[in-house]
Amino acid sequence: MTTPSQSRPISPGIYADFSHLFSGGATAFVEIPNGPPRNLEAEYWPSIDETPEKLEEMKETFTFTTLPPYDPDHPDEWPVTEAILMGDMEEALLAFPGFPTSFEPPPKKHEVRPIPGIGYGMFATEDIAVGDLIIRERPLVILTPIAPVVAPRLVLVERLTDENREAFFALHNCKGPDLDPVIGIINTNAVHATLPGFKGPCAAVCKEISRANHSCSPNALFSWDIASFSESLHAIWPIAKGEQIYVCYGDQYAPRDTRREFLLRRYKFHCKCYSCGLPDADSRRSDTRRAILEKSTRQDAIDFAKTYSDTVVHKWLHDLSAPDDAVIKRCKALFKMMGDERLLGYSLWLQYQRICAVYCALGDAENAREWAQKAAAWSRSRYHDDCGWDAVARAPQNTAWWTLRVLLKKAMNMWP
Ligand SMILES: C[S@@+](CC[C@H](N)C(=O)[O-])C[C@H]1O[C@@H](n2cnc3c(N)ncnc32)[C@H](O)[C@@H]1O
Repeated sequence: MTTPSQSRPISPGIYADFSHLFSGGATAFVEIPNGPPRNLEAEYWPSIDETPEKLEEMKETFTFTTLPPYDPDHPDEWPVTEAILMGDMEEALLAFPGFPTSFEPPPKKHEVRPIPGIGYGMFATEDIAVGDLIIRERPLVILTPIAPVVAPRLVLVERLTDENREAFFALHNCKGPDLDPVIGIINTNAVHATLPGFKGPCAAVCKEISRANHSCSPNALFSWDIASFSESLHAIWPIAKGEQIYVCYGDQYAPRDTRREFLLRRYKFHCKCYSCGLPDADSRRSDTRRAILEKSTRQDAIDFAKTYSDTVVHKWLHDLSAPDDAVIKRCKALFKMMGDERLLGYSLWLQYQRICAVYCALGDAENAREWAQKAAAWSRSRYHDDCGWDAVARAPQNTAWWTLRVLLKKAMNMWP
């Protein structure tokens, strides 16, 4: 049996070093998730480099495609989405692992209803918890941003079923009569999506999800899943029955004036959300909080990406003179700021894995479990999966981090 020493580097090898913490291999080892789920990150998709030359070339190669391909086992899932793809995109999509995966739309938790002066919006018809799936649907159309400019867009809408064409033209168009209505509707309603074979963002226009209005403190988040070819909306804050479901259209960390200018220019409305409606002095404080949230959580993620490990928590683990709650305090201050601003920071997975590891290292199962549960709910809303957090919540004492700090301090006679 080895004794943990203060100088031993904490690395993935730690799992072998601390195997004595588990009962002779009989206990299932649980890993605290480390980093965002890699296979869901864009860098793992086959992708071409969109140099200007390549883009020029791609413009010549657009094709109209109905997706997903017809499947006799799921005839009701076809035809759904009309796509304009370019270059090798169709080939890359057909080769994408799992495409096209079927899915059951979740039970309805919302309704779309009119709002005076705003058109329509989405409202919760029951209480919705953080991480809950609100709606999942296949888009009416999906395309690269350059497609509507170079491809005959009327062909796109002619290919839609009568029902979907009607749904498409019923969507809001904030761009006015000077712009082609098809482009106006796409530009007003496009939700972010990504497709293999194209590096940049793509635009998905959805029948229901595109009805979600904007708030600078959104309570829901879009997420796109290539395999099921579906756009989802998950709750990121609790949403009470009757409340409106909001997403954020622009850069939520930008100062109020920048956000307002963007929303007016791009979506033609004056944002009156809580944060935009604050008196000037409070608004400056809100801008500062947003800047801190952006900087601190993004910087954490940048640092993490350099070594794929969390130096903050490793440094704390080894620095026995540091207060035991130093990292917890830091994380909680950030989470409090997020609560005050009703805005989530970047790379929340890092804050969750950090605070959970710390509670495990201190042998605090109750708090470790609570934060693992929060991480699981958040992961579901972001990645459609608990990403391993449910297992941590079930058995924090089976992680490699369990009581590490306690053991290190005991070895140095520093634990009471
Ligand atoms: C994607 S659509 C959202 C659904 C739209 N309200 C409808 O009636 O279908 C975007 C448009 O909705 C309106 N909108 C969205 N959020 C808003 C808000 N917070 N206040 C006022 N109008 C908003 C703007 O006209 C914007 O161009």
